[in-house]
Amino acid sequence: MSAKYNVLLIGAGGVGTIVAFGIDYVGKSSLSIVVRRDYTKVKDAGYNIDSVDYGKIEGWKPDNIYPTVEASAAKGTEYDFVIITTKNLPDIVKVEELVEPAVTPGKTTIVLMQNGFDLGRPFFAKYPKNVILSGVSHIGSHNSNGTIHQTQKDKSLVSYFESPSLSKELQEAKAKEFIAIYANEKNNCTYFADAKWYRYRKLVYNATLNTTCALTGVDTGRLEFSGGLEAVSIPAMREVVAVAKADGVELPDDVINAVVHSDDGDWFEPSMRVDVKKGNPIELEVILGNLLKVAGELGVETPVLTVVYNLLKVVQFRLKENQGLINLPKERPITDKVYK
Ligand SMILES: NC(=O)C1=CN([C@@H]2O[C@H](COP(=O)(O)OP(=O)(O)OC[C@H]3O[C@@H](n4cnc5c(N)ncnc54)[C@H](OP(=O)(O)O)[C@@H]3O)[C@@H](O)[C@H]2O)C=CC1
Ligand SMILES: CC(C)(CO)C(=O)C(=O)O
Repeated sequence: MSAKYNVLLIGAGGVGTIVAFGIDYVGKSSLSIVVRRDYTKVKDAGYNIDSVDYGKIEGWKPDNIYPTVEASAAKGTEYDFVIITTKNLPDIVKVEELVEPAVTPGKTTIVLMQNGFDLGRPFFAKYPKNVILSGVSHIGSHNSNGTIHQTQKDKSLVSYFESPSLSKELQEAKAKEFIAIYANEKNNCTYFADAKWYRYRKLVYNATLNTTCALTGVDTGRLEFSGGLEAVSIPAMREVVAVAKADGVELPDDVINAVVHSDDGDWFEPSMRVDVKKGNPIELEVILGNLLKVAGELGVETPVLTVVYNLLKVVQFRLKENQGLINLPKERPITDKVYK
């Protein structure tokens, strides 16, 4: 069968590799991926994958592997879909700028398979003629020393971030077209009409459990048995629900209970906790910063989330400094600020 779609995936980590493998498995696309740090290794030997959905695979490779987004665009390929599965770290790299070489105005559909909130906004300004899709993934998958370990099944919900300049019909059709190249009998990828609702629903987990586990260095089970869940994370969840309500999004009455029980039986480490453990920067701004901005605009009190955010800003500072993204002088500068 000749491939119908040109697809580029940027960021082949825990989530991206499984998404790429799923698209390859369906077989409707000519699939290219951008691999940064591990480019040479992956180009030579492919990926080893240990997946609850697909089993053990050795040496998997897509059709094309590129070291940069620029290289993926060098041959002039016009991509139908560009899927972004990097971490979303606007305080380091703006993803809307990262993808630019691979985006054809009016043609390429951009899929943001990332955690976070209000991710579509910077794309509408830069790509007014392109459809921007939201992919919310409920997977547990991490890259450990070059092997992808997928321990939780791939369930994803695809919607469109509603662009002010495109018709709903076109955006919905593109969302469904993306599902058609990715959904297969091993995964669970479905259409969900309301991106904003689902992003708030996901934040009840990510803004509260990812953050407190990242701060304290435990998994969600240990968070529960230490008392941190009830003392910090659940009050934080109530604040997310309150912001959603003030923003016109009614989450179900049992949402907190459902979120807490979603990890039952697992000593599960949310992705932000894994990032801190690996010494990588965290998605603080898109998971918590954007939410607190909206809370401020709507006048909703968020005392717990605000403290968690400010503590994590310190953690982010440390992570960035360790990666050479912040350089401080040897001698500590003295400021003349007066504190009371
Ligand atoms: N992991 C999980 O279980 C879940 C994750 N998510 C979300 O999915 C998204 C992806 O997370 P995850 O897969 O865990 O992240 P990983 O850190 O495992 O993977 C991100 C990948 O993106 C690559 N990357 C980053 N910047 C660039 C760049 N400029 N060019 C090319 N490649 C780049 C990284 O490469 P390099 O090695 O070079 O840094 C890395 O391979 C995040 O938004 C996360 O919150 C959602 C649900 C669950
Ligand atoms: C909720 C979860 C665990 C995905 O299922 C996640 O989004 C993460 O680890 O960041």
